[in-house]
Amino acid sequence: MDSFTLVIVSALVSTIMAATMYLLHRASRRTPCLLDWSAAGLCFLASNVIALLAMNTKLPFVVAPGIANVFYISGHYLILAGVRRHLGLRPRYDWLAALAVTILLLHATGFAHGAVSRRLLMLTPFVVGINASVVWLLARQTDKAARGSYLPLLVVEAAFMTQLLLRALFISAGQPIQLTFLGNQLWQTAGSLAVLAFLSLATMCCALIVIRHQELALRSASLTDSLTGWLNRRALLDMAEREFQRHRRSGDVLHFLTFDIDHFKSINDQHGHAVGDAAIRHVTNVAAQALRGYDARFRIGGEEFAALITGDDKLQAHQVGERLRTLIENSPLLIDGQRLTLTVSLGVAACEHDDLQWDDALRRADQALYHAKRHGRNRLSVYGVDLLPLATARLA
Ligand SMILES: Nc1nc2c(ncn2[C@@H]2O[C@H](COP(=O)(O)OP(=O)(O)OP(=O)(O)O)[C@@H](O)[C@H]2O)c(=O)[nH]1
Repeated sequence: MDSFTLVIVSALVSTIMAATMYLLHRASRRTPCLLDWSAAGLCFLASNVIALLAMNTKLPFVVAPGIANVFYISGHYLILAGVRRHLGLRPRYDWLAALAVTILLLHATGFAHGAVSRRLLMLTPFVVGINASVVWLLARQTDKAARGSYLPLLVVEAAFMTQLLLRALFISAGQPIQLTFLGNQLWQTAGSLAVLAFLSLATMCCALIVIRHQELALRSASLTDSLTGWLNRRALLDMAEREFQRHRRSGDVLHFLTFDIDHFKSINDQHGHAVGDAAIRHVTNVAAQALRGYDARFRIGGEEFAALITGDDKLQAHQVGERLRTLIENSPLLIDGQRLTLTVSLGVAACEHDDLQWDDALRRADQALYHAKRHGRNRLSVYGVDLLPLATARLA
């Protein structure tokens, strides 16, 4: 295939990659990995521009193929840098600088001055190493929600790496291939088409990762209370339904624990709203220590909270509730050197087998909570123990 056309098309696709990544970054500045990927597009573009110049002008060896190859390898590395940054790792631009110097130095060796196929063999380990790092990093991700968005890039990097390895194997197997700089030989055309496909697909895959990441971040923000970091009432609707269905299938015990800060209005009135907010945060931080890691916790009102307690022991929810109450009572909030003791009242209720929906149990937990408020606060009331269902109470 005509190499001039291939280089022009590769330059165009590189420009599209650089522009797409940059514009996506402009739309949401919270994803800096897009800048790495935009820079990757620019590097691929630079390597193509040098190739185009080399078609019409005699360039020094250090520029073409030397610097052109540095840009090409840097493009691949910057995709890896963006993936690292996206996963919360340092992009390691120092490695990129070392890589660029190494590639340039390799072009000064006699080996690089030989046939084109030699330079192909010389560069293959670097590109394969970079591709393999991307594949390895993405394959290790365990976050179920995000994993699906990593798979396309993982496959594209693995496929590119495989075709490179196959080409290198074929060349090193001793087949005398007459590759020339920017030649039209079949292997060269196949390589250029592979780069073209790689650039187009990598652009889409990177965009997919970012779009999925932003969607997950938005979903998480819509389910999280910004003051405490606990889940909000909307999340409760979703999770409680799921847990309730599981409870009906498995027969496991499911309790609702609700609690509310005592005399909270007076904290606001005496110390101001900011201290009120600090008290809410303090109570949730302390409560989190009393709850078990897997107990889902929610802020369902101003100073009212709920937790879903699962397990096979009926007493577990009572023990967790009592531990939470004691811990909060014994962990005063420090304000300007003063200790402000906070207390909470709690209600506990279990889901019963004749419950038609989960909010029956939440309503009973709320009744138990108001029982605790009416009976002196800073206490735990258990529905069915401290207060009885109406029918039972009449009989008693
Ligand atoms: N600082 C702050 N106050 C809030 C927030 N949400 C609700 N409140 C206040 O919480 C107070 C709740 O007061 P009440 O429902 O009367 O209850 P209480 O004073 O805690 O009394 P008991 O629950 O009966 O012990 C109200 O004054 C609300 O304005 C919030 O996010 N921050």
